[in-house]
Amino acid sequence: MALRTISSQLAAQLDKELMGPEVGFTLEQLMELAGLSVAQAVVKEFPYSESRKSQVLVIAGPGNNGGDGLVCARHLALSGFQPVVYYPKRTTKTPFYAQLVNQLEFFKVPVLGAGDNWAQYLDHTKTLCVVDAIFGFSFKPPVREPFGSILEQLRHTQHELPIVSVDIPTGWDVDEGPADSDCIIPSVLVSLTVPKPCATKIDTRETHHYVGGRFIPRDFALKYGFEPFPYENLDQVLRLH
Ligand SMILES: NC(=O)C1=CN([C@@H]2O[C@H](COP(=O)(O)OP(=O)(O)OC[C@H]3O[C@@H](n4cnc5c(N)ncnc54)[C@H](O)[C@@H]3O)[C@@H](O)[C@H]2O)[C@H](O)CC1
Ligand SMILES: [K+]
Repeated sequence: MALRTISSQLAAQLDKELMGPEVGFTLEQLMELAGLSVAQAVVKEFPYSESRKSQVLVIAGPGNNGGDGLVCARHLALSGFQPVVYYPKRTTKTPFYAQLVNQLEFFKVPVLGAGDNWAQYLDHTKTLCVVDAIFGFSFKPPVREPFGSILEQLRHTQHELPIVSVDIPTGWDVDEGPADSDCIIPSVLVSLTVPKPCATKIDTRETHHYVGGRFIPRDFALKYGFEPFPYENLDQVLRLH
């Protein structure tokens, strides 16, 4: 069956409607569910076991994709993993992001900032995977620093250290897919609400694809032109392929 997708423009419109006066979700609610979905995809792909390494590096960008990463790290800590967060460009747009960081400190999750030695965690003998929560559907190329250098390092380690991308593989054009051969290739993509067109460009032999962000009713999905996804029970993610 063809992959159901909506454009970046429609995704932004859908988001706005969910958080608009008629529906009334708050960003905080949606982000909590989005981050929980990503954590659940990580747990499904790399099940926790006391005898295995359990360190996960979460790289959080300056927008809401980064916020999803901060929430994901908290849920991973609750599931027995040892997340480490690298958050080089903290947003002060709302106090909410600082609250998410406080919650991570409450869970004793290290949160590294600009200038900290984050690259030490790119060691596949110690780290299970990297969660790419750098940019989502509002990314406009080209990538600005420090994120260009971060992506370059991830590209060099991606064959040993799998990348789990949140909503969009960072650096890919949301509608067109990877702009050039320098783009990262995630091992797992977790599309939120509904995949964006770039998801049709993944090679299913190297990238497992999940949908998460389970927060809309059937008729709302149909209004935006896609069939709802058949999640099971209370699962927060559904593996598409
Ligand atoms: N309904 C849902 O599915 C929900 C999804 N969520 C997540 O939110 C992101 C979209 O968030 P948004 O804040 O609109 O944008 P981004 O995080 O993608 O990035 C904006 C951020 O990045 C900066 N930026 C943009 N382009 C560049 C560039 N070339 N170089 C450097 N910096 C750049 C920009 O200035 C902003 O600061 C979506 O994908 C989901 O992951 C929500 O969590 C909840 C609902
Ligand atoms: K991302």
